[in-house]
Amino acid sequence: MTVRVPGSKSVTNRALLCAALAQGTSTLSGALLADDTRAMLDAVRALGAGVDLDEATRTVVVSGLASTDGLTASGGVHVDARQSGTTSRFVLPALALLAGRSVLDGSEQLRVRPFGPLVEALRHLGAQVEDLARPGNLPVAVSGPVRGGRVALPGHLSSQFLSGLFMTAPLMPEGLSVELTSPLVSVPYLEMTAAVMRAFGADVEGLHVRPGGYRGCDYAIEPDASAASYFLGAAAITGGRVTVEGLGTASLQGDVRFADVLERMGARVERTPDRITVTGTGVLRGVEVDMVDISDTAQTLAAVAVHAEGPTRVRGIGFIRGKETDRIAAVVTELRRAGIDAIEDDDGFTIHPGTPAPTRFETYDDHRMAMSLALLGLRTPGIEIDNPRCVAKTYPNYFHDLAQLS
Ligand SMILES: O=C(O)C1=C[C@@H](OP(=O)(O)O)[C@@H](O)[C@H](O)C1
Ligand SMILES: C=C(OP(=O)(O)O)C(=O)O
Repeated sequence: MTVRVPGSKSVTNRALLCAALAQGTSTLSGALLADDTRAMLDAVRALGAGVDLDEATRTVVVSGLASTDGLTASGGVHVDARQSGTTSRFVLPALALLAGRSVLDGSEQLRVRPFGPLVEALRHLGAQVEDLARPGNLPVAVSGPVRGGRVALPGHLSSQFLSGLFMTAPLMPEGLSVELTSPLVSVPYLEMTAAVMRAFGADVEGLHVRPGGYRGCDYAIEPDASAASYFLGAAAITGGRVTVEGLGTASLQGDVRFADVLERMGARVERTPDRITVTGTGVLRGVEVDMVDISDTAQTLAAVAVHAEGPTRVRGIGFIRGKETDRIAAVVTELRRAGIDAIEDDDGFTIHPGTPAPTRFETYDDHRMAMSLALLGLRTPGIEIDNPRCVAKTYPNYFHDLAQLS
């Protein structure tokens, strides 16, 4: 069957921010409407950008904040990023462009996720950042304006700090040059950042961004590759055939490479610039794979690995302990609850195949726990998902769409 998953969360939140910081009007089509992107919509409205959202067509018209004299916003706003890592890490640098004292906060879950490197970098660039609770976590208050220049930043916790600094940098009078002090995780997301910025007229090269601002444009948002992983994984698990439309070799998202992992496991994969088809062959071999570039699909792979022959070892993803939950511990704990031999490593996990027992899975308010563990229900009766509504973070209609498969 053919599926069309909703718009990319990552591209939607980048395009919304670039459009808000631009001179002129932008029309964004195919936007994701989910909790994470509604958090960004509210944030850009709070900054003062005009937002006209057509829910039915998922089109957003954004009137940008820039004029020939610079930004028309003054800060002094309160932003609630809810559970959204991207919204929080992308918006804080934008608030630091403005002189007024703004406050950024989020859900209890977001408040324990790492923020320190971004706060330190903004302080170095001239912003005043006050820790309103624990140092290195939200909530914070920020006052600018940052002027830009050179800054050092660790890369091993999250790429979102760098993407956030980059997206604001065209508005910094001195632009920005970043020196990474530790290896960058999730590299494809930085490439996506540069691509979206260029579409809005920014000048980015390597780790350097020149001043010059953004120009509004019409931008078509591609479907979400992390969301697609569940449907491609389902084909591999069930021996069925699934085509994902609107995503392929031309995608900006690293997570389309999840199909490469399924291919290594024995599934048949066909790719065009804007389609991926996975056909389950009945053969699924365990693999050893470094998922540092595509870690949002690690839990999907864990669900597929249960049905493989031989163990699957995932490594390179120690940093996903700082996502919506400690995803390594969560996926191992839940698979063990179903009687699967799953082992936690420092930087990943090992899954031995088996037949899961009927189980009610805890999801830790992590949409990806819910979406990936639900795949076990395609082969095993009696699989239940606790708090299924947590999928609203990125994919409110997930269970409806998954039901279409069967
Ligand atoms: O920039 C982005 O859009 C994202 C980057 C990744 O985070 P990290 O860079 O923290 O790994 C990813 O997990 C997240 O879902 C979206
Ligand atoms: C980690 C994720 O989201 P974020 O960091 O944007 O909250 C995710 O969607 O899996």
